[in-house]
Amino acid sequence: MTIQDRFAAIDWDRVSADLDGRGWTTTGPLLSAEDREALIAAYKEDRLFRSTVVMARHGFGKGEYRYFSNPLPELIGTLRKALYARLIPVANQWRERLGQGDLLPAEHAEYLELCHAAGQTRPTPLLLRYGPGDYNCLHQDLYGDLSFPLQAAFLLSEPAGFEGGEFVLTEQRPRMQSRVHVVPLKAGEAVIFAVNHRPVQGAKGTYRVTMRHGVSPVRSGSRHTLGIILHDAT
Ligand SMILES: O=C(O)CCC(=O)C(=O)O
Ligand SMILES: [Fe+2]
Repeated sequence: MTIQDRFAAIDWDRVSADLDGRGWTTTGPLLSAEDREALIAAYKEDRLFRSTVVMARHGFGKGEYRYFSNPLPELIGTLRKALYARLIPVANQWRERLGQGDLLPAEHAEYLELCHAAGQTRPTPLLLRYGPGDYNCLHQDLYGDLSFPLQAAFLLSEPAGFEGGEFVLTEQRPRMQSRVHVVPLKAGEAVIFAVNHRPVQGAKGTYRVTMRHGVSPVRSGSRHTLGIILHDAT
């Protein structure tokens, strides 16, 4: 099965319903064992990356991540384009409900042109690597004025290969205490989630919930992930 076949087999109505209802969903395994192993091995290939971030240096957590440079490896480019095409209907509904202005284009290439015109020219897909004691603080991947409302993170490691290291999301609701979601992920599976705000229908109209994501401390083993963010960065 190709990656396109696996994308086509996802129940995208369920994805939309989950995203509307709670701001996140999981896809079922999408990456093969070969894809996962190749991506884990790719972490060491300096020529593939434009920058490396040692999280502890910035107070972002502990562990490391690397942003791919252009041209993106074929699989990463394929995933980014396909995710955009599948998520654009929800993204545009959310933009309308949140009163965020013009609808976004149907094709990722056109959206990237908007990013580039706004000075967001650097690619944002990334690989992350965590060992024992590593974690990723709650954050939002906003890199300029333009941000696509949804993003994805793929678990590259086997869940049996590490303890801790749960993917977590928090929801900050107006005048309420924060609520947390812990997302279970299988090998090669993606979590798709709100980058920043999601619309919620209340008794007096639509309100905005702010979401953040992160990773709880890894207690043992190693954990690798692939992040696919759909806007480029300044
Ligand atoms: O390692 C993770 O699961 C989190 C990745 C992340 O923060 C991202 O892809 O933006
Ligand atoms: Fe992130």
